[in-house]
Amino acid sequence: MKVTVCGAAGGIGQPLSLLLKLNPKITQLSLYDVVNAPGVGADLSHISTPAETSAFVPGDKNDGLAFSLKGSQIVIIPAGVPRKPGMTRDDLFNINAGIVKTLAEGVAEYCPDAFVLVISNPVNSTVPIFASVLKAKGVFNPRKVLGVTTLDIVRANTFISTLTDANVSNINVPVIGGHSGETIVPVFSVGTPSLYAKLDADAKAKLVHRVQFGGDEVVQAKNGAGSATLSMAYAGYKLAERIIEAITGASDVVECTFVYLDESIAGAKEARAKLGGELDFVSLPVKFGAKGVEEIKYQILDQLNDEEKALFEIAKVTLKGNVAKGVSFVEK
Ligand SMILES: NC(=O)C1=CN([C@@H]2O[C@H](COP(=O)(O)OP(=O)(O)OC[C@H]3O[C@@H](n4cnc5c(N)ncnc54)[C@H](O)[C@@H]3O)[C@@H](O)[C@H]2O)C=CC1
Ligand SMILES: O=C([O-])CC(=O)C(=O)O
Repeated sequence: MKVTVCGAAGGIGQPLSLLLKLNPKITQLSLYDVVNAPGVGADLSHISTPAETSAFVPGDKNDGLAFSLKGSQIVIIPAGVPRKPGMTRDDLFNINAGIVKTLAEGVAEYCPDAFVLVISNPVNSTVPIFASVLKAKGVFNPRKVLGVTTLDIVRANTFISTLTDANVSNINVPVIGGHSGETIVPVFSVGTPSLYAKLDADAKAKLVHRVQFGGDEVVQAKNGAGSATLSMAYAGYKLAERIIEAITGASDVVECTFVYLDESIAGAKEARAKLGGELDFVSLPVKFGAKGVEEIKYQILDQLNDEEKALFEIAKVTLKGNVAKGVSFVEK
């Protein structure tokens, strides 16, 4: 099992690579960054776990990106700039779109069959960019190109457990839509119906708002030194770990992720119909198998309560624009 991290020397990349190094199912851990990857690689390589660590930068005598990607089954991408206070994720588009496009071209050439987990923001646009590049190169596999929205689920689980004094280990709140502000729709009514029922309307509204804008909390607290890195490394690792489980034979892997609703995937047609034919990409619970997304669990769209339905209608409008922006970046 070869896993590559692109952006491995960054705030997310380093702790994410550490968590991956600890997974005994990973035999090769490949680190790529435009700077400092060799140092991070040397450091991690001293850890006494099976994963063999290698590290690459561009212009290596070995052609860094090519060597880091070749043979990878999973590529995780936290490459790009993070927010500073006062910025939206969309403000990162101009820089990160180009970075993601270059990495997508690399994946298309060197490991088109890999699972790709895109962390770089704005996820609502960078995943469509990634998919469009692979499509243009004739190697897009909609079952394997995924936007990482897991941090929203992690936050939803943490925030409701703190509020209700419940054991967080037993909580799994689905979060659907996209990954920015109002496009993030936590579905507490399905994930934790009995805990959620304990809260009054005001507490519910505040909880939803906190999940939607949890990223801002960290950006403000870091005060110019970036955005969530440690919680994001945890969340990115969690999704990667579940995918590794699916690749190695687990049959019960269901996680929320941001995907292209390709009609060849079971449930995608139903999801599209329920979304009024308006969205090509959305985060929903999906079932993973060894070859990627096996099924889109569209049924959740029928289970939303009235508040969640209203939130989702708002999410759809912004999400549609974010997706179109990513697609047109590649078309141009
Ligand atoms: N999906 C999510 O839930 C979250 C996404 N993010 C996003 O993740 C991204 C990374 O955040 P941080 O790690 O905090 O930033 P960072 O600045 O600490 O690290 C980014 C790394 O990417 C590298 N990089 C830049 N261009 C590259 C290229 N062309 N190829 C390979 N590597 C390249 C940089 O050298 C740097 O080491 C940001 O866009 C941020 O907004 C952050 C938190 C949560
Ligand atoms: O807020 C940001 O810019 C980083 C991010 O996506 C998150 O923490 O959810």
